Amino acid sequence: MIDIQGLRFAFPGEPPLVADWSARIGPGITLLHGDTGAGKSLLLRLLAGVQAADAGRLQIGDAVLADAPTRYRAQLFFVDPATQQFDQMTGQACLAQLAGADADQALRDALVDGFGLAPHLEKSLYMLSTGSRRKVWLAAALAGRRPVVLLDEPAAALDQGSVRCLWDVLAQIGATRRRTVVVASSEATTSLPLAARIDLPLR
Ligand SMILES: Nc1ncnc2c1ncn2[C@@H]1O[C@H](COP(=O)(O)OP(=O)(O)OP(=O)(O)O)[C@@H](O)[C@H]1O
Repeated sequence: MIDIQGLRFAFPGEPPLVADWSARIGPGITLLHGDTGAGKSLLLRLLAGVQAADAGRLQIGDAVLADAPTRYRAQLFFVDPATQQFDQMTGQACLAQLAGADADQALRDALVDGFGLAPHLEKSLYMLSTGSRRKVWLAAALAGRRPVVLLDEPAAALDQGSVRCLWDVLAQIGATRRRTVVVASSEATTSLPLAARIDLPLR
């Protein structure tokens, strides 16, 4: 559960992209929908605590971002799709680090198989295609045990077989509602069982 109170953000000189927004994002899959440029990536970055808001309070479990940022961030999975942070790591090492020692190894193996990742895991991330890099992060997000997962356009740059695998695993996670998954997408219709939907812009 992410508890959001009075969230506000504006780029300097621009109208706010998020203006005094309060919401609760609960277990299951929440679709964060909006056109290109509506602010989906920005909102995920705010929720992840990697972009500072102008105002507002964010809480996951008993961790309030402003009071306990490390504990707040430890409860969520978020990788900025544009990051170069992991470029020097092998796919294997990146997957292991991001998924965590307590990851679901059976699900990890199923995702590596379903994404066709096995031939790429020994390569450094900078050598991988955009889609393969995303697959490493997605496998870590889904096989890991973080209670909150924030995914930015997860199907972007993925081949059809991988998209099917991704939707299948997300559908299972959505059905059990044990984790809170936010999927940002400009595609309104997905076959996922949604717990909620948030439409941008929020102002
Ligand atoms: N540094 C910045 N200064 C001013 N405006 C910015 C800055 N960075 C992003 N924006 C604007 O903020 C808005 C939200 O961007 P964001 O990337 O969150 O949108 P999005 O919904 O994720 O779009 P996309 O689907 O294209 O990724 C866009 O209109 C973008 O042009």
